[in-house]
Amino acid sequence: MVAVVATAGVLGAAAELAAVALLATAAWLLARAAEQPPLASLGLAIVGVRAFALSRGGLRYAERLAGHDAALRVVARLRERVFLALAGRRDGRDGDALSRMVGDTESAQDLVLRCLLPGVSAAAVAVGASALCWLLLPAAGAVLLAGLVVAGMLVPTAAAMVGGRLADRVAAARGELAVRGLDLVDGAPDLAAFGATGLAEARAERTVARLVRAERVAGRVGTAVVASGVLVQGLTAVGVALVALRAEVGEVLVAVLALTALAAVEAVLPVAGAARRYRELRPALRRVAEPRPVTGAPRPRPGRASPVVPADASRPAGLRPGGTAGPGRADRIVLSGVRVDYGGRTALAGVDLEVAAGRAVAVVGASGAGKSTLLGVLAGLVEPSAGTVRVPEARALTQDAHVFAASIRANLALARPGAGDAELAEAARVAGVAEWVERLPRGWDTVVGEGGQGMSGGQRQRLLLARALLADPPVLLLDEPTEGMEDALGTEVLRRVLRSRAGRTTVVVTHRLADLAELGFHEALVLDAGRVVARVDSSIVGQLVEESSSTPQLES
Ligand SMILES: Nc1ncnc2c1ncn2[C@@H]1O[C@H](COP(=O)(O)OP(=O)(O)OP(=O)(O)O)[C@@H](O)[C@H]1O
Repeated sequence: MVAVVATAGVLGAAAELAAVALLATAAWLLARAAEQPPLASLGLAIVGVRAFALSRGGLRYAERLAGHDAALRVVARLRERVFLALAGRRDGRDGDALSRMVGDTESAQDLVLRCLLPGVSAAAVAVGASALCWLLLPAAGAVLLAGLVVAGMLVPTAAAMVGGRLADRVAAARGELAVRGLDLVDGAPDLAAFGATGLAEARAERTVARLVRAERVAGRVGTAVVASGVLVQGLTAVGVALVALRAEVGEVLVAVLALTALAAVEAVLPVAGAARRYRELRPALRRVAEPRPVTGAPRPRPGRASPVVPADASRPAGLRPGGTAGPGRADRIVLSGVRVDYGGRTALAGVDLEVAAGRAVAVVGASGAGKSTLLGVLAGLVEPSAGTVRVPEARALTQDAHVFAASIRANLALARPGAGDAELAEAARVAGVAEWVERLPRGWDTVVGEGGQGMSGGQRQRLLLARALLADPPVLLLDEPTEGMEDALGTEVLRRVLRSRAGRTTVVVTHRLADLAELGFHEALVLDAGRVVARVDSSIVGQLVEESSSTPQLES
């Protein structure tokens, strides 16, 4: 691989040297021809111009082939290394980390093509052209060398320093904007439910403004770098010409020296861009050198915690601190003849149901019985094919919850912006996530979500549960909120949730059949094949579910 990179470097350098030689020879030919010498004395120069012109094109083409071959080989080798390193890890093998690592390895391609090869060509031209000028006139060689140092070292260093800082700012703003965009799209239902869409939009707009400012400044700096390179090129050529004129070397040599200087500096101008690009690539190259996941936040499908809130209020009544929905007919959940068909398959086959306000209801049944569909209907997420649905504050809105790229405090406070620390801590305690938060070095200020602190599926699930609890809606619908938790923890969390919801309606799809009454449920709905086959006191539910699976025709 080193040989391929070296070949590409040599070919690139040869192409640039051919370009400089072409200009020098052409300058000599034109200046000499103006003196009207015998044609035969120009023959060699004419051949030289043709040869350099052809070889420049040929060498450039060969360099492109070899350069891309080298870059692709480097990327392939790196990818293999990164995948092996990731495959060997036990943690953090999530899609985000993997795709970023794949993206990062692409930066090696740019390193070869846009940094390494232009650098090698520029160095070769600097040495060759300075030597040529030195041989023709040492003073001109010195001026050219000075110009080359400025254009090929000082300008690129300044460009990398200033441009790099700006590139960091642009990259940070771009990354933040991507995350904000994702939050706005993926978290749209949560934002709408909690009345926080405006806030999130304003935050995204501020990020856009910051990105625009940073890009504008970066653009100006880029222009200044290009302009200063061209200025140095012109000044070098003029300086070389003046030195040559003063040394009275003759018009032909003055033209050769000046145009050689012009071509030589032009060949080193790309180094400024290469230095800037290198500075931009550095973080990605560092990550590749030490493969480690960026977020380490695996995202198994969490249980859904869906507060039901009215869609027509900017600050839903159900989210107000201390907002209540006392018992009474208007607060009942009433379903009548509700049927849901998915294509030809019936998920709910005519459900009649009335749940008084303030009840804690478990929805149980075998897999595929229609529990999630029933919850979806209550939430307004699933449109029944027949029947009527009425839940308190009937225009309900539910959502799959989203973890925002923000602090844990902000993620929870979204549910109730005015909530104090004690209320946040209480919701987190009930959901079983407080201990984890308090153990984090930055505690409540830890940034989670995209690119933030990694969370296990369980932590994420409990954080979302805490947010739903903090919203304190009149009706809380939970779809297997303790799924995936260890038995003891899941049972304890469910018990605390129901205790904290005392007096408020809570409907929970659960597979934890044991001790439903002890957990705090008032009753259980047993579903089978899309029907409520039994509605029983929670204390005898385990027994009934067993019977219903062996006797599908169990009557309600
Ligand atoms: N989006 C869908 N498209 C087609 N069929 C669906 C869809 N959602 C659910 N079903 C079908 O409807 C029936 C009820 O599904 P549902 O998810 O409500 O059951 P469940 O009791 O919640 O099951 P589980 O306990 O496994 O989550 C199943 O037969 C299921 O295959």
